[in-house]
Order: sequence, then C-alpha cells, then structure tokens
Amino acid sequence: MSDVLTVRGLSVSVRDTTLVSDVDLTVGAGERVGLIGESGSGKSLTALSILGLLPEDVRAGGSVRLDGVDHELVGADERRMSRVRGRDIAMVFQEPMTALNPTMRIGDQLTEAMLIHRTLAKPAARTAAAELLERVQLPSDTLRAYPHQLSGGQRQRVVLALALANDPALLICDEPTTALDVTVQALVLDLIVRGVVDRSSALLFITHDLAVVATVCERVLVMYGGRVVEAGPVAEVFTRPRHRYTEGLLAASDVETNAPRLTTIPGNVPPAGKFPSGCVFRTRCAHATALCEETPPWTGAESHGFACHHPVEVTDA
Ligand SMILES: Nc1ncnc2c1ncn2[C@@H]1O[C@H](COP(=O)(O)OP(=O)(O)OP(=O)(O)O)[C@@H](O)[C@H]1O
Repeated sequence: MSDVLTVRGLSVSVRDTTLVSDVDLTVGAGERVGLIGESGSGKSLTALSILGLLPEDVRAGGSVRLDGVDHELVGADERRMSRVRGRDIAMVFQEPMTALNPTMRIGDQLTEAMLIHRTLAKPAARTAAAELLERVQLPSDTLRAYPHQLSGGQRQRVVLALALANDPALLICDEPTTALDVTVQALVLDLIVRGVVDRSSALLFITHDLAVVATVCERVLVMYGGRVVEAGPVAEVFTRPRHRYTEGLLAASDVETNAPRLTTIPGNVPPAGKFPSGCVFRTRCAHATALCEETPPWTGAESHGFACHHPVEVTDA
C-alpha cells in the first residue's frame, strides 16, 4: 500500500510555546487511521497543519507531503494550498454550518465545489451533484434547499458530499459526529466509511470517542501532551495498550477492550471457513440498531447487515 499522507517531525508552536512536537504519521491509500487523545492533546492542530489552516500566530515545522502533490505542504503559500484543499485533501469538521454558505442553495454549493477544481460542463456538474446527494441518502429536492432548511444530520451529510465531490486522495474528519443526535451518528459514520472505501481515499479520523475509532478505523495513533505516545492497529492498541495514558483512556471509555480479534473483512463479506465454527461474529453495523451476532457458516449474512465496511470483532469459541 503506497502512502498518501506522510507527516515527518511535525511541530506546532505559538511564539515560544511548543504545542505539538515531533509527530510522525502516515496514511496509506484506502487506509482509515484514527487520531485520539484528550482535549488539548494537539489533534486538531495536527489536522490544521496538514490543511495549512493554522491561525496567523501559530507556526508549523517539519514536513507534510501528499502523494501526487509535488510540493511540501508545510509553509506552502495560500495560493498553492487552496488548490490542494477541496481537490486532494477534503475535510469534515464538527459543525457543518461553518463549511456551508448560508445564502446558497445546496445544489449550487455542490456544483461550485466541482467547477472550481475540475473542467466540467455545468449540466454534468449538476448531474454529479444529484448523484452525490443520493450517495449520502438525501432526496434530490435537497439540491434546491438552503442549509437552514436542513437538520444537523442532513447538513453534515451535505458537507460530506461536498468533501467527496472531487474524489480526494485524503479525507480528514475532526469530530464529525460529535454535534449530532445519537440516532444519526451511526448513519453519518457509515457514509464516511463508504465514501472513502468507494474512492480508495485515505482517511484521517480525529475523535475522543474510542468506540467510534473501533468502528471506523484500522489503525490508531494516541496523542498526549502534543506528542504521539502510541500507534498501531486498533485491535492491538485497544487490547494491549503499551502506554499508561492509553490504558487510562480505555478504562474511562465504554469501548470493549476484551475483543480478542478485530479485523476488516475484504470484500465486505465474511469469508466462509476462515474462522472456527462456534466463534461469534459481531459488527457495529450502522444499519443495525444493535450489535449483530452470528456464528459461521455465514448464512444470511447480508440480511443481518454483515456485508458492511466496518471492522468486525470475532470472539473465539
Ligand atoms: N491559536 C492558539 N494559540 C495558543 N494556543 C493554542 C492555539 N490553538 C490551540 N492552542 C493550544 O494547543 C493545544 C492543542 O490544541 P488542539 O486544539 O490541537 O487540541 P485537541 O486535541 O484537538 O483538543 P479538542 O479535542 O478539545 O479539540 C491546547 O492546549 C490549546 O489550548
């Protein structure tokens, strides 16, 4: 797997105070990586450095490279970064209204996002906008709506459609479901995963919610005091944390840490015979209202919502 994002020795400082130090991070094509840590640990500053969106007085050092972009992103001028943002890197933040123009219809915002970065005829962009809305399960009349006419969950789905409009190599999500009603959180997470899987985009997912990381990500980095203190596959870090801080995070969360194995099933269909008969197969599928359980052979897997992109827990018999 080739790396889409390569961050080396990233530091962030304001005047003489260092807020983020020596962060190394890579995300491969089609890989979903979580960045977790308590409030103030430096997650958002790391994301904003990658996007070139740090506030005026805050400086980044080190290196951020993106596959397919021939220049260094740290220190790149705004003209270059505005070409990268929305085309190569897209983002979804916590509050959807900050990403939407309140005075423009959703359809116009979607077509504009495509026309800025691509040579496309307007009618083709319009058709693509309708398709994008369909992919995030919004009705076609949403094209004519203004942001204030939508619910929070609908707005965040529009923001996701905007973010995916140009098939970005990297999608960065910073607490994308924190402000949403619990009932729509699972749907939005599912749509994010589907969106990146369909495009083989890399995903960097920032959250303080460990259960969300277990659902969405394959690999995780733990930040503490502006540094990455632990990194590895989600199954490993969540079951055998090496850093005391990670142990504390896990103890304070309701994530199940005793899952013996976590795996993502390629092709989204559980492979027959891969797991011993008698073991329990569980997935936090957004289509299901609760955890589903099934034992091999995988009869009726699809109807149980098992054919999804989510990590799957397999408890040995
Ligand atoms: N513009 C700024 N000037 C000075 N300090 C800042 C600035 N922005 C952020 N900080 C500080 O940098 C540290 C890291 O902030 P950051 O927003 O990256 O944390 P976070 O892990 O994303 O937290 P949260 O989960 O609450 O969003 C915090 O201590 C914060 O107060």
